[in-house]
Amino acid sequence: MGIIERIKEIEAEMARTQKNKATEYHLGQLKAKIAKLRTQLLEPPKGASGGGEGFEVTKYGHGRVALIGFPSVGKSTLLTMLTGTHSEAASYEFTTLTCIPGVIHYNDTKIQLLDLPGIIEGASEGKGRGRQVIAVAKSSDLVLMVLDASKSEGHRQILTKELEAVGLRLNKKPPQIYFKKKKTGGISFNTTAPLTHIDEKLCYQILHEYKIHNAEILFRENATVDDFIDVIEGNRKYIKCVYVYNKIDVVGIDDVDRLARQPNSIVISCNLKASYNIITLKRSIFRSARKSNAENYNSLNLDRLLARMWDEMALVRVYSKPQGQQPDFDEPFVLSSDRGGCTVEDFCNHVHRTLVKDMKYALVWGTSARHNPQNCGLSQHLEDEDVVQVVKKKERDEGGRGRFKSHSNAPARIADREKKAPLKQ
Ligand SMILES: Nc1nc2c(ncn2[C@@H]2O[C@H](COP(=O)(O)OP(=O)(O)OP(=O)(O)O)[C@@H](O)[C@H]2O)c(=O)[nH]1
Ligand SMILES: [K+]
Ligand SMILES: [Mg+2]
Repeated sequence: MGIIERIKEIEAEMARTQKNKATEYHLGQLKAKIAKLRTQLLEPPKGASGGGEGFEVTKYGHGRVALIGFPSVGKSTLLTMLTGTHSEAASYEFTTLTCIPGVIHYNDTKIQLLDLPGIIEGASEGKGRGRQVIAVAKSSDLVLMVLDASKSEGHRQILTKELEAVGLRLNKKPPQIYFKKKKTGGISFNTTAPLTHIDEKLCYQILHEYKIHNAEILFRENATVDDFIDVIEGNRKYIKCVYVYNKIDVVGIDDVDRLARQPNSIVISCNLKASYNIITLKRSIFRSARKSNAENYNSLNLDRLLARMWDEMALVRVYSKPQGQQPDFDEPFVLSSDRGGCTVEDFCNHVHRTLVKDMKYALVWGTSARHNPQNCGLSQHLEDEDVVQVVKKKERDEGGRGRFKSHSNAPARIADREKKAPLKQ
């Protein structure tokens, strides 16, 4: 029997089994069995080199965003609109057969957007190009799950399940469980939070399934069986996802309103050929009613989609101020707390590999500073639009000059932000 059939069989057994106190141990064990089989499924077949061509696209810019969705929901149309890179769009399914990269220029940063072939139910088991598409999603900092507002709402769950089946976890935090395999000593089990979904015995049973007999476990939150299995498997990828409902030009106002209120969701239309009245009505619901970028794109709400994407990526722009000079506000150093981190040390490493060694201290202007400028060490945490001057050993700083001249609008944004949230002294 193949791995997929075995998974299906266990799933069927789980569906047959009533959920109660008496069966919870058995169900937990079955969950662990499925998780193990899914991991096996992800391993490339022995002897084969890779198992099918992947989409090799070089990372570019300050972050990567993948467009994932069923066929013909408008992924390629969206890529073309947001990046200017043409990706073939047509009314038939599977128009796109490979990965097409484009670049979004936003807030002085560059974000790589990837158009991908449509995926269908069963993608995680290798249907269509599902596995390759999901592999690209895994390599991204953010997934935009594109959905057709006029189609079944079940599509969102189906796709989420497909992504979860291969170890992606959307909009979730890693479980607060400490787990360490040991060579000897048996199992040490501790909790700092009351557990209502799992108990010690069930943990032992799951560990037994994995043939783990020596380990240290500490539950720091009321985690579930699935959380525990995720921690044991250890190969999960926690990734943010925004659900993008496209084609709202073809659905009624009530549907638009309801979809817009779903968690982590945004509604858009790449196509404004619908009647003017509907569009003005719909615009009045959303703030993009004003003449905005969306108008230039001849589409609805794309400016808010971009702003949302930017927020989710949580990029931190840091402007470097050379001694005795103005900062260059057109060329931020872009840090990310997901990748690397956002401290003065991370900033230094971005600028030059020897800078950490040469630094005496740093002067920091911005929201992360208690006063402007603040004298900081390497561990100082930086925030978006901070200005940093690294004072090297054998160099004198020039003291607190607060304002910067520039042609860029970053200083205005910084001043604006200070007005809204005055800096603490
Ligand atoms: N009404 C309407 N049609 C749209 C919208 N966006 C895209 N379309 C149309 O939907 C069809 C499919 O668009 P594509 O961009 O090819 O969709 P896709 O998701 O890339 O499709 P595959 O590559 O086949 O997976 C095209 O005919 C588009 O013109 C929209 O906002 N509203
Ligand atoms: K299509
Ligand atoms: Mg396409």
